[in-house]
Amino acid sequence: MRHPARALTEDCGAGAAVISLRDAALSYGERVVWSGLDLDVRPGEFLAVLGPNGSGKTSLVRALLGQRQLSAGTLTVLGRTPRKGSRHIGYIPQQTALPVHATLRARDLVRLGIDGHVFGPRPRTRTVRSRVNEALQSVGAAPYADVPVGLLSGGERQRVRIGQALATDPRILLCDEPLLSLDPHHQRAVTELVDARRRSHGTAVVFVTHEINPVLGLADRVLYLARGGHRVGTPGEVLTSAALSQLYGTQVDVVRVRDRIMVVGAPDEVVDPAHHPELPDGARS
Ligand SMILES: Nc1ncnc2c1ncn2[C@@H]1O[C@H](COP(=O)(O)OP(=O)(O)OP(=O)(O)O)[C@@H](O)[C@H]1O
Repeated sequence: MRHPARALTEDCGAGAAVISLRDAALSYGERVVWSGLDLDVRPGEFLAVLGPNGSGKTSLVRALLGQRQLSAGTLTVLGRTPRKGSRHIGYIPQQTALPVHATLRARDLVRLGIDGHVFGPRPRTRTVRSRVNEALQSVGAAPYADVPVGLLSGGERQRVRIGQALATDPRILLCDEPLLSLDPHHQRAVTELVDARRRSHGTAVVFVTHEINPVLGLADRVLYLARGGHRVGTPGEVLTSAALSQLYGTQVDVVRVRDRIMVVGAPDEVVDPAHHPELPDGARS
């Protein structure tokens, strides 16, 4: 892509932080989703964000995208307050169903990743076309570049979304549950693509997932959110019965079977609807 490859050295933690949170908190009305969060994410780092439903993983992504303000503390992304539509941030959303008759082709979706950011003069058509082709190629989606996205399988569509997110050669890749409803084979394909990118380009990765195992061998560090609290550290430091029991305030067991991990006995996030003063009855933005 446009920038020369930012090859990673052994110490993938080197370099100034691209994301910095200091004593950060995020609330909806009176409900504090998380607080006291101190975190630096460095170029090329793979940070897995784990936690039960409602623990605030997506809210963190929204804050990083500049879509949600912190209620306390500070957040800088690439040295400044995050703002919407930054081309330095690639975003891979959750799988969403697309209508079969959607006429947008895979290459159109990727092109949106480039044009969608541009407020000033548009890049030249030929430049855009070759960038789109490069992005599709890099994620193995070139064979179905001209197929309407509504006809693609979940795994194929997710490749195209990654291509879209990478089309501007972002310095940070935010992935919000990109593995949902993918089978293990496609989960591996998605995580390997993301991992290859951070290794070749030094892209920092924030990877929100419910499923620990697909990212276990890749994550440098884990941010585990639960019950308004959090733990940050290497997978070996955070994913232990002692650390998670302390976080949940009750006995939780981290069970290892061969190279897989299961968290057993973790209570669901308890959400009191009375703590959602922003919401009209039954609604959610
Ligand atoms: N716009 C909003 N207004 C009020 N409350 C909200 C809003 N968005 C999220 N919440 C609440 O904030 C909490 C955290 O939500 P968030 O979506 O960040 O959690 P999550 O960890 O991503 O959950 P999941 O794993 O289910 O996607 C939840 O209790 C949710 O209901």
